[in-house]
Amino acid sequence: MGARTLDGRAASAAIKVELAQRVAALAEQGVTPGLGTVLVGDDPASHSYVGGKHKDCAEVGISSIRRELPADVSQEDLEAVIDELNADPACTGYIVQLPLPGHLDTNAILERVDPDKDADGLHPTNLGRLVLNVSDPMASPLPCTPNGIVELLRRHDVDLAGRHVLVVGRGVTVGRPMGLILTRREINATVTLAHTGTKDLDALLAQADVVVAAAGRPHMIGADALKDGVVLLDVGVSRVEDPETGKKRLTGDIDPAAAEKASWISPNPGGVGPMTRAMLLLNVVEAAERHAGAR
Ligand SMILES: Nc1nc2c(c(=O)[nH]1)N[C@@H](CN(C=O)c1ccc(C(=O)N[C@@H](CCC(=O)O)C(=O)O)cc1)CN2
Repeated sequence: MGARTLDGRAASAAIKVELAQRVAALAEQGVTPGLGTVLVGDDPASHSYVGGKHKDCAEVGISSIRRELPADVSQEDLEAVIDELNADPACTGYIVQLPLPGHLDTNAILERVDPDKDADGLHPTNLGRLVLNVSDPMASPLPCTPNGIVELLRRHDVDLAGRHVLVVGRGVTVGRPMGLILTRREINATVTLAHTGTKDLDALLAQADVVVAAAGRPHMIGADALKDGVVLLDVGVSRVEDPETGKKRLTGDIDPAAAEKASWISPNPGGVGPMTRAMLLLNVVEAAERHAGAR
């Protein structure tokens, strides 16, 4: 039997319908959620991701605020834009598209975002609440990709309790928060976090019931080392040249041949990416609901 598909496009479409209803309920209270994006530089992928975020917002009734800055913007000028969004009542949540150019201090920027408007869940206060295991989803936002992975599995009835999840990649947007979310009592998975310093990845892959591949290295997870029935989540996005057409195309961290061992696999594109976008919308709507409740 072949692997079943963890269909992120279908799940995100369903979530958007649910969120549009919540946005309509907010409108009745006179609240319009507004997502701000801060985009620095001209990386085509970042432009495309930000464009997708605003398209999603339009679909569910969230208004859009865009700030685009040149690649050589100074730390001071970027911080001024952050301060402006923190003060703008029309902007109920916002993100700074990552990665930022190397001359900028990313941590200082993330820390300057008002934690109540942090739509990415990457402010130290919100990451700290995750570490402290504040489990009320209305208390603070969760990082979008790991939350999207958990939601994708939940919507396909894939239970993680007692299962061994191997997360490959220790980045702040996926790997590190992923481990914290998966080990929450209500999910109850056992997590191993592997990274570029891991010595024998194949030995860990052989023990894993679930693999979250978020290293950004094309096809690094092949079929050989995997257990039969493994659940595979492919987060990595790399642009590689297609040897037949010579054109650039997107590819993930998981070799398509690995599907032969899997019980479930997320396609890439069409799996985790759309869930990342849906969870961003969720964070924006929840921030607006918190704000409406506090008025
Ligand atoms: N501030 C943030 N920056 C970045 C994040 C993030 O969550 N917050 N994550 C990634 C990029 N990202 C969102 O920003 C993102 C990446 C991919 C997708 C997606 O839907 N991918 C599609 C394919 C896209 C394509 O065809 O080009 C898919 O998987 O189907 C959404 C969001 C780094 N930066």
